[in-house]
Amino acid sequence: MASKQGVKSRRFGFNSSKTCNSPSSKSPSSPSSSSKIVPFDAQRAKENVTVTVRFRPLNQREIQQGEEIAWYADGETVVRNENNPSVAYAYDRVFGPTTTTRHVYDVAAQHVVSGAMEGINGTIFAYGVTSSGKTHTMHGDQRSPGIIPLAVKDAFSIIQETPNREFLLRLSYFEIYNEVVNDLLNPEGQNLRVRQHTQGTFIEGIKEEVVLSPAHALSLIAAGEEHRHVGSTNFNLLSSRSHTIFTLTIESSPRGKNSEGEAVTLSQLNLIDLAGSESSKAATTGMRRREGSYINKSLLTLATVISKLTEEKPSHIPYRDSKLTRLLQSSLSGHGRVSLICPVTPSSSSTEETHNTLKFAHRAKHIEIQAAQNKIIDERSLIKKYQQEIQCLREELEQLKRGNVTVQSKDTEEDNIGLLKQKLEDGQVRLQSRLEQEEEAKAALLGRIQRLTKLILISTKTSNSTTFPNRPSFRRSHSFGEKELAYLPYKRGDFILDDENIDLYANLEGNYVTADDSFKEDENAKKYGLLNWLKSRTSIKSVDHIYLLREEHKILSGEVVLHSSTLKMLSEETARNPQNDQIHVEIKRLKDEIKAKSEQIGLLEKQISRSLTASVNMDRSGVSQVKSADKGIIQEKLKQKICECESLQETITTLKQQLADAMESINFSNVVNHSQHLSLTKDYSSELYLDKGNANFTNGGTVLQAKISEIEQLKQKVAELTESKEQLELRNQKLAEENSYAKGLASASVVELKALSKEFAKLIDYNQRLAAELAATKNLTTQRRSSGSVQNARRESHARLKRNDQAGSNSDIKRELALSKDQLYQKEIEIQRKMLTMKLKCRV
Ligand SMILES: Nc1ncnc2c1ncn2[C@@H]1O[C@H](COP(=O)(O)OP(=O)(O)OP(=O)(O)O)[C@@H](O)[C@H]1O
Repeated sequence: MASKQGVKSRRFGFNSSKTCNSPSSKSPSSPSSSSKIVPFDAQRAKENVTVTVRFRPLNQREIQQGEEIAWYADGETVVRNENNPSVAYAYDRVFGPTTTTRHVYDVAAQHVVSGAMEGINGTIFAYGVTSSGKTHTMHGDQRSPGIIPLAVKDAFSIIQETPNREFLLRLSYFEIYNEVVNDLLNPEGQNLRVRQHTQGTFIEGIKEEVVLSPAHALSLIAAGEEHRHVGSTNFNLLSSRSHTIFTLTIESSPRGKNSEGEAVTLSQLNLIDLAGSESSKAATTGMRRREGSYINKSLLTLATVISKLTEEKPSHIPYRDSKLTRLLQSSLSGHGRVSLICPVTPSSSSTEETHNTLKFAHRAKHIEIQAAQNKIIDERSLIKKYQQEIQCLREELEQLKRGNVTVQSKDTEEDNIGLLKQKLEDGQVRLQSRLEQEEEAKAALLGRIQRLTKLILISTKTSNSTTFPNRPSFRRSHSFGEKELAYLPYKRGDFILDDENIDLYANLEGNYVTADDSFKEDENAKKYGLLNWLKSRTSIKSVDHIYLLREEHKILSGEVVLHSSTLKMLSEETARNPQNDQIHVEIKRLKDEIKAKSEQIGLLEKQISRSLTASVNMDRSGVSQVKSADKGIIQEKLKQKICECESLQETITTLKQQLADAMESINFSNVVNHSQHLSLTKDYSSELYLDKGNANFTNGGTVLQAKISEIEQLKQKVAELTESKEQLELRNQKLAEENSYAKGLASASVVELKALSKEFAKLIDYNQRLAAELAATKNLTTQRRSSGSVQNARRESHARLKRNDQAGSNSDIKRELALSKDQLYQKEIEIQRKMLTMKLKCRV
């Protein structure tokens, strides 16, 4: 495979000696070379897609499964196979597992971003298998912000460093999920159509937001991420199931009075986080498999498009085979800078997948691009539109200012002194009120100018230079830290925004304007959790909305006031000059405008009241939710405390009881000790008595002695009683045992009795049958004797034999009968005996 790549490289005129600075790298043209590194031309690299490979460290799963390193970074530009060192590929740069995303940005993305700020389209995309680290590289996390936040930060930093130009930034963010385009900034923008325009492909109805600061842009992305399709797979807990494209549209124009008519540069910076290709090992089912097949299909189309683009005379390039390639057509076909970052895993379990990524990356390296600045002077330029509107408003304001003077001088010219005096007297109050109205209108116009100006971003620095500053390719010092660029809290971890220092931008007058304070509120809110942050975000949003509506209302009211005052002027003029048709036409136009604007004002008032109600409801519901949640928690805590109190009280009672017992026993033992002591010292006491005559002490000892003997007696009694109680209990137990034994015996006897009765009945029956048989035999003998004596000798002898048999049988029967009777008798005796025993036992 490597040799095949080597052939291709030669066709593109690559020179290995220039690029492969790794000591082990050799020219692929050398047939004897054991190491075939597929190189590229460093000179041409400037015109080619920048291709970098980023290794991630082995993850926990791979370590646990004992995976080994299959691919590794050999120096700064070569990726080599561990098992087959002859397989190696060279790229613009290869980053090892410890490289930071900031470094990746500086090498692989910064030039694309600065190009986009100068009007050259730029595309940066991450391509790789699932779980290789694409999202980690493009989005990152709090500790390590990805390419997207770093690019956004850099864009604003460039604005700050370019005081001679004005910028307008817009962003859109969408995903391609199962070949369906969904707007991530607008949940209602689902299944949007991709349309072709003479100037390129675009998405119909996609929402674009003008962004004012990095935090503003990042909060929009974070909000968009909420809607992105993410799911867990065998390989990645948070696997991207869609390709996402973040587009920053940059317009810029020279700043200053002489800039009129100068072209505006318009460019797009696309930052793409592709979904990862999935191997058959993924073993997915259902929805995941469906997603996987869409992902693989679109990535295959991307690979085919790239492969075709590297052909010398490419035939049909299948851009239209997938939405992804359709949307990337303009970038891939060489109209801007492209940077391809390929995150890979070194793990041996993904050797083949990583190899495919490396081959894809190597092919992409051969795409040639001709990056050029886009200059436009047409309606697409929003910055021009805003600038023109600002200009018109400024002129209107100027006219308004001049109008006062003109009216006054005209009046003085036309009226004679008498009339002028009269008019001055009559109209003094009127003029005063008109001046006030005009002041209001001016304020409204100024407000609008300021709002529009806010959208156009300019540096706070002053400079006479008219070109873009030369930006060093190495890392610049930024005016704001990494922390604030991390994303807002979302599925991928807790992120924090810190907007300090970042949101300084200036209005046209050159005064610094601090960014929306709401972002600072955000930070405070975020410190207290996501819920609070979201609440504050929502309320800030609604407050902003109401503010804007009110502003709009003010502007319209100002305009109505202005029109009304002009109308008055014209009406006066008509009175003086009724023939002037032009004035009539103007009056009509003004009336229509006033009517239309009044209607708009009416609508705005309704909107404001609706928004106010909604915001109040939202606050209330938020507060009530929080209150009910708090109440629940408090009640829970209260219950816990009550339980704790109860158990403590129980413990106290037990302890009190124990204390009382202990005190009692202490008293008792004291008494015993004391008495023992006394008894021991009795003789000595007697001696004392004798010696000292201490009668009281002796008496006390005697009383105690009596008490002790009483206690002893009681103790003995208690012991006796306990003993007899124990004996009684033992007896009781024995009796209970005997009782249960007797009961068991009785029930057994009943059963036995039943069996015996049955047997007895059987024997009686048998006996009766035997008796009947005996009687029948006797009868037969008698009958034969009486039936005649004339029998022949043979028959007689035969009959004799038979009789003998019968006699034998009769005697057998008799014997059996006697035996049976005997058995019966025995059984009867046994039954009677058993019954007697049973009765006796039952009685016991
Ligand atoms: N360079 C790296 N350093 C440390 N951890 C990394 C690195 N790259 C990726 N990871 C970690 O690996 C895991 C997978 O990474 P990530 O989600 O970025 O993969 P992916 O390629 O976007 O996957 P998918 O295509 O499934 O969305 C994450 O937990 C991520 O934090």
